[in-house]
Amino acid sequence: MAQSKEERILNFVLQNAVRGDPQSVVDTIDKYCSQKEWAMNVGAEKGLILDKILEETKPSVLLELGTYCGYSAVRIARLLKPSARLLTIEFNPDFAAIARQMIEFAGVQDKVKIVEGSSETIIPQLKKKHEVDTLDFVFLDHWKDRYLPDTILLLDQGLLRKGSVILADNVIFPGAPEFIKYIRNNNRFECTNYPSYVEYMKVKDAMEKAVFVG
Ligand SMILES: CCCNc1ncnc2c1ncn2[C@@H]1O[C@H](/C=C/CNC(=O)c2cc(-c3ccc(F)cc3)cc(O)c2O)[C@H](C)[C@H]1O
Ligand SMILES: [Mg+2]
Repeated sequence: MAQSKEERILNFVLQNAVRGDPQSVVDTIDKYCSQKEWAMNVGAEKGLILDKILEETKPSVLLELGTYCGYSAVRIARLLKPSARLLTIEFNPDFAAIARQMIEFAGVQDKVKIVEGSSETIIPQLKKKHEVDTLDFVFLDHWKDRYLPDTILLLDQGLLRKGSVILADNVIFPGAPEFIKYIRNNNRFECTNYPSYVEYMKVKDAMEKAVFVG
């Protein structure tokens, strides 16, 4: 059967990156996706903004919505302290399988748990089934029209505490207008915009950081 783009990205990593070296996995995906086939990884430019915010926040319990090939899961996990844990939710089983192999090759499987399913199903299970109390950091990178409903669900589930950081990719392109309108007008969040560019392209994009004030 013909290989998918995601399988080609994984195979390029397995053949060209260094096993157990998450930085080499990140760099190898960026090399493939900038030179051969574009893919919707957060990428190196926005990745540096993500890195900086992670280093400022020093989170212990993290959630990512939209694992895809696992690029940002590996990028995030490479900066986490040994005791920190990243839960990443992906509802497409083929992408979850690719990401699992990507994460294991990078050697960060002890810090990352891929939960296969839809965010609206898994988020209500985080406390009881995944032993989460509250989340220190949330990375939104799934379908853009789901950023707002899932943020409201996180609030309803009592998963945010004073200081919880939500970081959203793509608030310019493809854009998440309903999420931005809500979060910037909600006085329980302090928002910061980080202008950048769409991964591997010269198109303007941005990330939005929203800190929950409790
Ligand atoms: C309804 C269930 C919701 N719950 C869900 N629960 C679990 N998993 C979910 C849920 N909803 C979606 N997912 C998964 O997340 C992933 C989806 C990611 C989506 N990302 C984009 O669309 C994008 C586009 C561009 C872009 C830029 C320039 C262009 F020209 C074109 C495109 C750039 C970017 O950085 C982008 O992140 C994955 C493919 C999909 O299976
Ligand atoms: Mg994105």
